Amino acid sequence: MPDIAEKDSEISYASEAGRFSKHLKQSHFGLFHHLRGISVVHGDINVLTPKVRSYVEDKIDLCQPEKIHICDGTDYENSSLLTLLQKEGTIKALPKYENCWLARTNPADTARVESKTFICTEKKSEAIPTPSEGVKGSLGNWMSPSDMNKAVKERFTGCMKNRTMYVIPFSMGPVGSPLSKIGIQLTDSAYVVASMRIMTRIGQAVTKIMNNETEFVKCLHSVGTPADGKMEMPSWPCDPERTLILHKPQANEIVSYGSGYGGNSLLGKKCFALRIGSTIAKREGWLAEHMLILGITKNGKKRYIAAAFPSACGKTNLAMMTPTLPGYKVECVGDDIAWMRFDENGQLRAINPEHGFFGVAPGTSNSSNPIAMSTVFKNTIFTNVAETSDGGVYWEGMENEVDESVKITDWLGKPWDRKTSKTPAAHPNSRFCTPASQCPIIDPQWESPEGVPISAILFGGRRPVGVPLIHEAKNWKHAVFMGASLRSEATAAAEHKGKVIMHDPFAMRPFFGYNFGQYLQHWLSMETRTSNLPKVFLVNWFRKGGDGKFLWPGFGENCRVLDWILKRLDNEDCALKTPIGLIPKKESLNLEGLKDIDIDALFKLDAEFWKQEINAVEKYFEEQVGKDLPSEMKEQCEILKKEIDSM
Ligand SMILES: Nc1nc2c(ncn2[C@@H]2O[C@H](COP(=O)(O)OP(=O)(O)OP(=O)(O)O)[C@@H](O)[C@H]2O)c(=O)[nH]1
Ligand SMILES: O=C([O-])CC(=O)C(=O)O
Ligand SMILES: [Mn+2]
Repeated sequence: MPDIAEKDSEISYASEAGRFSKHLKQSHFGLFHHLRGISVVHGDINVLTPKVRSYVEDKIDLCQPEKIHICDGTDYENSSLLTLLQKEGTIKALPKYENCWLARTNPADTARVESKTFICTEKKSEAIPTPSEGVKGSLGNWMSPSDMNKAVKERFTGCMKNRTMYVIPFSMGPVGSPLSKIGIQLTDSAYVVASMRIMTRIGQAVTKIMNNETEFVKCLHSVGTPADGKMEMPSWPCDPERTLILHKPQANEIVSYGSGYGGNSLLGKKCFALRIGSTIAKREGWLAEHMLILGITKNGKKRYIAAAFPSACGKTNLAMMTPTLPGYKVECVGDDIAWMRFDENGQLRAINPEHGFFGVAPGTSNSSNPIAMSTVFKNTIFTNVAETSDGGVYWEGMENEVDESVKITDWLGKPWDRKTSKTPAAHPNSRFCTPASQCPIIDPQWESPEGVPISAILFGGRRPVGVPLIHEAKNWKHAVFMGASLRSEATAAAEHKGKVIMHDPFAMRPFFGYNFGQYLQHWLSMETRTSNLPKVFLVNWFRKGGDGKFLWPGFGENCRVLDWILKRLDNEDCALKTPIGLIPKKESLNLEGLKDIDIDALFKLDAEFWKQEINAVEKYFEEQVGKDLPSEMKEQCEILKKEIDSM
């Protein structure tokens, strides 16, 4: 006699191909407790569609886990995983707050590893542009499918022995929205499950809407084991030497090995929503971008703005800002990723595919980002921040928020002293992983299935010299050029050392899923899709004066720059033409109540600097993008050079 559950499953898939019910009959005994002979210790395999199940079975054969856990996303599941993680020493409770946890990683696994991230396509030119002879490409890494298969086999064969394989069904974007996409992540890390639960929508809500026609992105992840079998830090298993993050756009497939950290392991984020996402977006005619989305209301009129800044350059802070000018309200839709498309009326609409914030901790304080501070002290996993003797957290920037008498333990677990310690208490790339719904200014439309209408797009980066506080693009081609020529100081979000100025086109350099030349073509083609293109601006909060200090106070004061943008959206005559674009006319940037602002220094345009800048960009295009560069970008270089010569 088949039991009740088996009957149910036959009913729910009755209308589908015979394959599944045949499968049911073949594995009649112990149906609900085994998959490929491996015991299923949690969850119901019948919620998986036949296609998902066959993907899972393939990877069970490869990874040979001891147990299978199918995630349902329930609170019960979450608390048992947190208990397990505590027992294994991966996380510890932070009793000062409600349901907050501290994870310390292996010090060799603290950021994304761009040098070990690859796009796998048949032809190299599909994935990356061809650099000039003798030049090392910096717009992504390519691997052939056969090398990928070899690398995967080497690393994944038996990699989950004695471990549990977690199966996480997840949705990027509101469950069931026409703009959303589904993924299945397999992982051997309970930390990853607990984090994916915050960052995406997981479990039953997702499996409920899947049928065997439902497409999904295949995401395989293992923290790995070093080749010699020696695990340096058993509480944070990883294999930094052999870490690899691979993407096969053609098969909608991601394979990540060796790292448990953020963008390397929470595969919905950079791997899916940006790298695979950008390739799907190209095919389907939309955009997957490294952008925050915010709503801003002035005098009852609301507009939405998207902004692309490189990693650790201010997206979370702008998305949650508290405007200092009276009469303004900012609300947050997302802080890292935007999926955008033109609707049938030619209006650009954006959704935030994520469900949480994986935000940079250092620099976050009640003075810089009070909204983040009132978001993160419940239901949050902190990684690599410092710990206080009263069961709380600490990082650089919290100097005024923690009493002097409280003792601090740094991210490595060592005693740390404010006065004498020479290293930072928190790792510069330490992060909070927190539910977006807890943000007190989360936008009422943040889960709207059709997305919010975007009126303006900002690009920005860390430019200590030369680049003004804000300038506006002259037209769409110039706007695409602005994105393409974006440069910024390196940060701790990836493995780059020092504060060198790097090219980071569209703040997407680490995240392109296909050839950057074609990406530019795709952006240029948006002009043919609508007569209602958003206005585009470039901002720089990070210009420094002769004393090495920031010229602009930033954070909540950035609303003054947004205010000028709103005026431009209302077609106010408040812009002055310059060779590089439009800047605010005198008095049009509201500085009321601000003291000691050197406005001339903030907007000074130095002909020598801009000559060098445009030469550097032109050289970069030539060497890095070569024949893949759309002719429009060369034309923009020529136009700018001429204009700058007349400065
Ligand atoms: N001076 C100055 N610093 C800022 C400003 N906005 C953000 N920062 C600092 O920049 C760092 C990173 O900012 P985030 O907002 O977390 O960066 P992000 O772009 O969201 O980064 P990812 O999550 O890595 O993509 C923090 O230390 C902030 O304190 C600003 O307006 N002025
Ligand atoms: O990917 C990560 O680890 C965090 C992030 O948002 C970025 O680096 O842009
Ligand atoms: Mn990011």
